[in-house]
Amino acid sequence: MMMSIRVETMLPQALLFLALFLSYVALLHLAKRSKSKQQQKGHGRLPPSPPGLPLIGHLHLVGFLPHVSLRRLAGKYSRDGLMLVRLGSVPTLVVSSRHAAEAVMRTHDHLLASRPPSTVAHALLNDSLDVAFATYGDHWRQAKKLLTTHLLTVRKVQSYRVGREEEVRLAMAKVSDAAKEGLQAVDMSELLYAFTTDLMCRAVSGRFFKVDDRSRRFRELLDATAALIGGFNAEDYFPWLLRVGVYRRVICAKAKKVRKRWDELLDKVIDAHEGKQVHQQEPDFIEVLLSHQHEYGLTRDHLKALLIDIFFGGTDTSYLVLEFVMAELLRNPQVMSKLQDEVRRIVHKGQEMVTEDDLTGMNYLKAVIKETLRLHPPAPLLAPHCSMTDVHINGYTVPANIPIIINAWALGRDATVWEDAEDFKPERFMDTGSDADINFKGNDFQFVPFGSGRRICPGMNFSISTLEIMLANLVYRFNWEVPAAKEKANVDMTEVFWLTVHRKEKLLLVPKMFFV
Ligand code: HEM
Repeated sequence: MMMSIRVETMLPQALLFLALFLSYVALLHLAKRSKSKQQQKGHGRLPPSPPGLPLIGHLHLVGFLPHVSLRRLAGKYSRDGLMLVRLGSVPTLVVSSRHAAEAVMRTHDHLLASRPPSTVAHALLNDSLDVAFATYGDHWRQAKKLLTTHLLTVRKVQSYRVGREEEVRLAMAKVSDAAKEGLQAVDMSELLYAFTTDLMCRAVSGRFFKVDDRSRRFRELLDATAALIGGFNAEDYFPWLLRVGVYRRVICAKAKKVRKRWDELLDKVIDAHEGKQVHQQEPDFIEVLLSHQHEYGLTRDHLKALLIDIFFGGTDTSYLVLEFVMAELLRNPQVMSKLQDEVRRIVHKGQEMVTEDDLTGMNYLKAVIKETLRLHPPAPLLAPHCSMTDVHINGYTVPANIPIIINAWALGRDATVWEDAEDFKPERFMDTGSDADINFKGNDFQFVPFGSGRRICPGMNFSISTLEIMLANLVYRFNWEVPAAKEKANVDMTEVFWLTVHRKEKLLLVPKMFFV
């Protein structure tokens, strides 16, 4: 989406584009500027902005880690948590305080819950027939209702339990083998990514993804999609480029190529479901969607766009949280041992693995996951919202049709709200802790890793169930060490911003069997 900047490619490409259009856009820019000044007069007071440059605005200030640089800029220039930056030629509202986030995602949510246009997403998702990229309106409302009332309800999520436990068992067997062989280190990044994608494949299409190595092909496609949507898309910052026919055609052709690959894969899987070759005990996502196809007037293209959303929204995010949680536990051994004490106390000794029944009393485990989501929300800037009309917040005017970035990462580390904001302290969320009542369900605007309001993530229950069962099992049967070559305190936490925030380094850890 709009703020998804692939670090490695951003600067060189931005410079190239600058060089290309600097000369002949200058006039266009001047004309635009005088027009926008006239518009501003009609708008009233705009939120404050840092000093910017002609043409690129504040793009050069955004840098490799936008969530970090936008927080720094907001600390200096924003008022009441609001700041207006110009990314290329696109004015963009940046929200960095709890109250401003509440104003955007609760008070004025009905006017600010659209999405900015994205040519790439539009071409990839059959004219944005999905949920995540769809603009606010009837299509989005219906599609979201379908997900929240039929696919991802608490009851449905519980019904996927067997599949979840089976995928955890398979992942634990791999760790077990590594521990028995005395391997130097397990590539946890790879293990956790495979776990979340396999789990999602199973939930979406039951056993069909186990056929023909589809799971691997699906992973390749996810990477291609992330590169496409998460890359530096110059037209998001200089929309006038889309008026250049050749440019537009190249962009769309790239997206359609990836879409063709999705089509090939998803058509086969949907065909197999329609042919009813297999009846499963618990209907998978595709079966559920097909059973509501007529009621919701879903075409094949709708179905595929929704499935891409679910795959895309559901895999990278959960895997990143698991990776960050393990990294934090290795950096904070006292938290690790407290967590292991809890899990090993509750689960019967010698039991092969932790089951979902055992999770009920694991309050510290839940606090550890919350603390990880606070410090490392996988989508630190959520997904960009878009204003549908002029909106007035705290005496400032937010103009119509501009993207809105909510810096969830900055909110989670706001030192005026959180005690020891930068420290990893799950205790804050325990009964007697300073933030015992704070949750990520969208009512506490300092803590919004899943967003809030109309656009809140519909996969929250699904992902929390995944995170809890996997984390409990990782710490139950194994003790973990960093490889001998690295020091404990030095688990590298450097981040890279792509579509989501990744750790720069792969996480390599050595498992030791706690019991056989
Ligand atoms: C730890 C796991 C996850 C995190 C942190 C996460 C986070 C988010 C965030 C920040 C948004 C955007 C909210 C906004 O625009 O304000 C979002 C939207 C969305 N997520 Fe998730 N997500 C996770 C897992 C999932 C899963 C498992 C699924 C599906 C099974 C999913 C499906 C979606 C969809 C379809 C949207 C678009 C909602 C809309 O535009 O109305 N997510 N998610």
